[in-house]
Amino acid sequence: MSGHGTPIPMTSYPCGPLSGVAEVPGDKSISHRALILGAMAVGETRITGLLEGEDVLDTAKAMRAFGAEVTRHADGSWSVHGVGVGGFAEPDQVIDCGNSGTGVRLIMGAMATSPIAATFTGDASLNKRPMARVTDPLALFGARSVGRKGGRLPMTIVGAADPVPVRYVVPVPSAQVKSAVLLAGLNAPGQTVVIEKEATRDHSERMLAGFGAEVTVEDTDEGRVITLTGRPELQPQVIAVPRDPSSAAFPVCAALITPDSDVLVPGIGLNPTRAGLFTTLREMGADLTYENERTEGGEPVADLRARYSPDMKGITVPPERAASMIDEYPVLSVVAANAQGVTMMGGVKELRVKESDRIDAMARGLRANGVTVEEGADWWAVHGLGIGKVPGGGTCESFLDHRIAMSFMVMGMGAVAPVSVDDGSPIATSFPIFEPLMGGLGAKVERT
Ligand SMILES: O=C(O)C1=C[C@@H](OP(=O)(O)O)[C@@H](O)[C@H](O)C1
Ligand SMILES: C=C(OP(=O)(O)O)C(=O)O
Repeated sequence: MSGHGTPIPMTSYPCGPLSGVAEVPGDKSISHRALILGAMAVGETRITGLLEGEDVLDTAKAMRAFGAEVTRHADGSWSVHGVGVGGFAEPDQVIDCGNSGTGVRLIMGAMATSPIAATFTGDASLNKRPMARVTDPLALFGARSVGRKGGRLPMTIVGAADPVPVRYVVPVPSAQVKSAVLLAGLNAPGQTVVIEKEATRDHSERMLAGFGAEVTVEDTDEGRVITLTGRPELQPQVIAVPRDPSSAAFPVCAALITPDSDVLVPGIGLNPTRAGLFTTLREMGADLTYENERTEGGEPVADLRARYSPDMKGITVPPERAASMIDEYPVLSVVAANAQGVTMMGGVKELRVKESDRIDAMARGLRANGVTVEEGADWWAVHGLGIGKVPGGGTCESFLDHRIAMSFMVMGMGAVAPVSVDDGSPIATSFPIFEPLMGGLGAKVERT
């Protein structure tokens, strides 16, 4: 778990062309869900391509604590022997979800309609993040929770002994909240309905259907209406996890801003609820193409080819696109600093409650490296200096946030002077091979 060890200061140096093939790890969102739904199925689910980052490993450990058998095989595949919907055992230890909002929120949902109690905690970053957004709807099922002031971890959830199904309009655009409600709905008799006004990543809906649950999705005037019939017997699955578009973002953006680069990032999940960054980059004038488009395991997939793009322009990113690229704004702001003109990013107040306040964290680091940033409660704007013109030379705080650390490492590759971060250790939560992968393309990222 990040934040428990010694900080790892890192520096990234301006470099020549990045080239080659970047095989990024499996999708983090899909990996969490594969483990959790595998644990709620009856029988053995096999998973290949699972992300072996700290966030997902913490979820694997949690599923063991709730009674599932979770095994990593010598060939790198995983199996989960599930205990069935409603079959979770009461853990005899505190569940430590490390740095992972997805892990803790989805697991709280999955256990909230079983007659067991569990206490959850995390690292210094996770223990600051809001949990009421999940415990409020879980209370409607009959679950109780006691946590620290402001609905923070550590927190104990006492699952409902006699759960009732729920109809819930998600008040913030959050796939974690939607998924927590759906997972809780699995063990409530009757139909649980979740309504989201803005579409967020739909991996839970897709995977629930894959496991044999009865789930329907309808676009209505009220929003996306998801209806789940409770108490199914989930059928174990064979799951091939596609590579993570949120991780692909780093080698892609690095190639766009580093002279003469040409990088291929194969097999990237391009579910439309996740691909907003790539659309945005193309609108800015990035030389980014999709090759070999196909469907794998029910998800659209393509190989991304990114080449040096010296003529990118700042744009206004449509606020309605925010959910489909929410984790990519930090690295987008680095590309924006290398474009001509202003990039305006609105409708993004959720960025303030991630592993860090991502608007604040990026604004500080960009300013420390010579870039002008304006910000408001739910928007920010980066004043582009043009390609290769970011002065660099500064040290940035990563605030226990993997995406902040990696974004600044990308910035150093295309800057005039090196860029440092105080702590790159959180990178292991989602992209444990970031340093060797970027090094293999020709980047110079060093522990300092
Ligand atoms: O459901 C998921 O797997 C995720 C949902 C998003 O969070 P929110 O639901 O808080 O928007 C995203 O930021 C996170 O990295 C993963
Ligand atoms: C926000 C993120 O993750 P989580 O909410 O799962 O901690 C992320 O990976 O960018």
